[in-house]
Amino acid sequence: MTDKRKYGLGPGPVIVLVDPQMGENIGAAARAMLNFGLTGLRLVRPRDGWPNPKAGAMAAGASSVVDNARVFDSVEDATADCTYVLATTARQRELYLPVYEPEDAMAEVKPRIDSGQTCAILFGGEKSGLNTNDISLCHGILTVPLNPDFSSLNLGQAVLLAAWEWSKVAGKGERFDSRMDAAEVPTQADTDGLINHLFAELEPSGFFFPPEKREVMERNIRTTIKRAGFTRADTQLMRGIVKALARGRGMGRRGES
Ligand SMILES: C[S@@+](CC[C@H](N)C(=O)[O-])C[C@H]1O[C@@H](n2cnc3c(N)ncnc32)[C@H](O)[C@@H]1O
Repeated sequence: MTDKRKYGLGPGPVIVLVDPQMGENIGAAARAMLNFGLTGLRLVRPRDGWPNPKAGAMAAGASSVVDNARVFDSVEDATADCTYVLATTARQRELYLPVYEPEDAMAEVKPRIDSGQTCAILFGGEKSGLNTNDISLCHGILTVPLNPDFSSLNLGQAVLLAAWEWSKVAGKGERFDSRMDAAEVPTQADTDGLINHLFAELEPSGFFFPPEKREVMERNIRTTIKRAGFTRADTQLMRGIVKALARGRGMGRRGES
């Protein structure tokens, strides 16, 4: 273990800020990240556009993190290459996803990073935080337990706490887990490909009924699949199953070229 590793200066989770509003908070998040050796910053729909000079000013010596930030139009795009994504929120949500305190969350992230996977931690914007649909794209929820009567952290401070927690496990040596071989674990793009394929075939079958329940039904399907722990091969198998079922009974693979 090198000193750099001890302070988190190895690979670490990417930080994704979704709908951030104030450049100052983006800069504060970047500064907190670099303090603990995190450098991968992704922004989804920053309100005031990008680049934002207020972010660079607030980041002080961490302007490299700001300068290298990547901007995306959606959470799906920002996390497509990730195999494991945690959503941060102070509020309880109606979703069946595991909820972790920061230390336990980082214990989940660490072996995945050590096996070469790309992991992300999502933070919501100042006004309304992450929406439930965005959280349903994730594998789990990270909540910092605070005063229940005043539990919402400032965005930059929330990033600081997560980065600090990461730095504590980053220095603990590598933790490999054979179930988490990077080549076997599906990326969000693999899993979302399966989910969207399923939705596309369920639609004409009339499954989404009544129509007003569709959003909740989609969220439940998404979180069920995220929780299942599929390998990449499993997602391909499931897509084959969906395709075969959609083709119809008794058709088998006949007629396929
Ligand atoms: C200012 S807060 C958003 C507050 C927003 N009004 C809400 O109700 O969610 C900005 C972000 O910081 C993170 N955050 C704030 N407090 C948190 C907590 N106690 N645990 C985990 N994340 C938190 C979340 O990502 C949140 O979306």
